[in-house]
Amino acid sequence: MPLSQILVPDDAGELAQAWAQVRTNLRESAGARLFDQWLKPIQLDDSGDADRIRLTLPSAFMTNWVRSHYADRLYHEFRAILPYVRAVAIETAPAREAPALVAIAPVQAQAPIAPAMAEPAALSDVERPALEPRYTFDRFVVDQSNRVAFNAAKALAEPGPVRFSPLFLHSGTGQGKTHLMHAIGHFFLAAVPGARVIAMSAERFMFDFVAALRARDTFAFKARLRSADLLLIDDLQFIAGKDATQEEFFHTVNEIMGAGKRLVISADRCPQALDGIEQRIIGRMAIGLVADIKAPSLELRRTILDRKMADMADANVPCDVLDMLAARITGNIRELEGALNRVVAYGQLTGETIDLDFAVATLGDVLRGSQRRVTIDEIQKLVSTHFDLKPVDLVSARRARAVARPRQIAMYLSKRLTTRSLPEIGRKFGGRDHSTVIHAVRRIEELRDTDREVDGAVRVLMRELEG
Ligand SMILES: Nc1ncnc2c1ncn2[C@@H]1O[C@H](COP(=O)(O)OP(=O)(O)OP(=O)(O)O)[C@@H](O)[C@H]1O
Repeated sequence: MPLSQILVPDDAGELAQAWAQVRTNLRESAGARLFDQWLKPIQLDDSGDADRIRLTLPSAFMTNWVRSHYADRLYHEFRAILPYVRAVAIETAPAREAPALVAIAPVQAQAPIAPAMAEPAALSDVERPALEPRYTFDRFVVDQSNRVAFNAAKALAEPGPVRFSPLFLHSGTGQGKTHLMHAIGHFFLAAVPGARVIAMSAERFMFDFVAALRARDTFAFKARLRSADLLLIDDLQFIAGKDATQEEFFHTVNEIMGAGKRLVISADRCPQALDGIEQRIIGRMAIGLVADIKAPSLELRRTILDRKMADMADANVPCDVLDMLAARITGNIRELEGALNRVVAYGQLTGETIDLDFAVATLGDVLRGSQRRVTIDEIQKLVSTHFDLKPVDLVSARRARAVARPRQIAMYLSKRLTTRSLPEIGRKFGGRDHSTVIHAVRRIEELRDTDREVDGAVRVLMRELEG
């Protein structure tokens, strides 16, 4: 991964540094002319919440242009650096004009770089779907947690008669819904060149609709959406309680389904649990196929890291660091990827070798925040049961191999799965010295490469502790 795409900010000027990096990336990709005219005037307003970035422009015209061409791209750029960002609002600076609509960019792909300047309305005619290039079926790692959703997505993306529609995908945050939706878009476009594919978040749907209402021109908006061969609407929950938007959304859904076109909707929960969404919309969702993506298993998380490493030819991250990240960042794959990026970037910036201590020091807060609270007591209990020992054996002075090896495994797991220091771990194992813990950790690391039985036991135990 090129270093220019990653930033490891310190706490103080984190946002300002991220913004500087985003501008650099935009200048590189957009070219000087486009950048100077449309993007350079953007100002960062850092007075708001850390996870909702606010950008301002000097005029409503510029705001509209940047929103329609760069909202997704800006959001995507910020998220690559600050994974906790939830929204990017693009507004007109209040000094010049009353605040314009707040455009909140969704978890979406980058918009294509417009080759030339034109009025926003004219550009929307040549709009291409904003699909993130990385989000393809090939790059989606499949296991039992997401297989049904993956197969359903592939089936819907196949050209030919539409077998079911809509496809409704739901999962917790950062678990691959947007990835699958964009993969459908890529696949369908490759199979049916020239097809009209539209990808947007429900929030974007709302802002575009409200903007059309304000401009007293909803015709173009309706016509654009209803002409889609494949319509992908992400994060439906965002229009909960928005009656006018839901009314329009309902008609759009009806038109698309009535015309036998493909429709994919995602949300953070199943249709029946979507509070604030009209029953008639929920009813439509249930007509097609509803598929959920479950929390990623340890194996899945680990494989995703391996895939990412394959893309980062110049990065050297040892297996035990990848194991640790997969074990400790459990729910959200976006966070998992962000953590790996951060470790790699920090390694490159400091020139230090990446090892476990380095990764833990770099990620401190991230790990503490996402860690499931595994305790050393739990580890000792589980390891002793696994090896048919008593917990007291692990803290005893017995040196017999049948006890010593499980003890080393328990120490290794304590180091890997808790934030306890080496001396603390030593104390919990019958008052042993921290050098004994280091020795145990190293020994188990070696054995995991050479002894399948030990490696197998460690994997089973980790999975159980992880839940
Ligand atoms: N099974 C998977 N294989 C490979 N990468 C994945 C997988 N699942 C998720 N990811 C990656 O994790 C990141 C977050 O995924 P994505 O944005 O699709 O999640 P989401 O469920 O749409 O999140 P949100 O609810 O916040 O919109 C993306 O970079 C995506 O490529």
